[in-house]
Amino acid sequence: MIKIQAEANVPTEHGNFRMIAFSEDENDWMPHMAIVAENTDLSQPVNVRFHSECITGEVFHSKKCECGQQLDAAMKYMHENGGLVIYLRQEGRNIGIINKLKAYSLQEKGFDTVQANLELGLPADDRNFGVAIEILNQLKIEDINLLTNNPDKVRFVQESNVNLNSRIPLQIPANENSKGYLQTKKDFFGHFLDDQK
Ligand SMILES: Nc1nc2c(ncn2[C@@H]2O[C@H](COP(=O)(O)OP(=O)(O)OP(=O)(O)O)[C@@H](O)[C@H]2O)c(=O)[nH]1
Ligand SMILES: [Zn+2]
Repeated sequence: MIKIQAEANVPTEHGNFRMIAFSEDENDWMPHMAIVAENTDLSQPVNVRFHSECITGEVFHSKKCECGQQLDAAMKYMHENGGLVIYLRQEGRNIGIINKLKAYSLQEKGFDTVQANLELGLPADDRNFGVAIEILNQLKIEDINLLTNNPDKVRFVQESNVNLNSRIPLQIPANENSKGYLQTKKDFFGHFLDDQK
């Protein structure tokens, strides 16, 4: 059972956020995080993004995916409209950074993002968004607008005790490096992406 281990206000380039660390264990070095924009009204449907960790995209600004830009766009959106980002420690769709780099190495040989995981004997996507629902429950958030293009995240909320008021798209234009990744998201996972074929 996760619980709040610590929280504090942090000013960022995208405004002020209350950063809350959730974990079973207070010595956990990688707790899930909820970052709540200042002045968020919790009595209205609350804008929420479930965001899975991507160190390559968010920290090192990799062009292979759009994760870093999505996180920035989501924080900006929450600052302007109220809401929170639930930052989940699910690096590489929950296969971890070592396996993600192994998958990238296979991608250099021509495998797409799904085939590379399967070639390593790993699931294409090993995530479960139950923990994000648990965090919403603990914050007493019952009604949300979800910022995502991922039908799996939508399904998780629909099957939970949290009401999905609406889905808000969070699309980042493709570049030369990311277009294959985005196309696979649309073709294999069924992401709602207008720009892809
Ligand atoms: N295994 C693997 N994971 C990747 C690859 N590229 C990005 N990822 C991971 O994919 C995940 C993307 O998560 P999110 O940003 O929550 O995005 P999403 O599930 O596609 O859904 P959206 O809400 O529509 O953005 C992160 O955990 C990344 O680390 C890849 O080539 N292989
Ligand atoms: Zn990424």
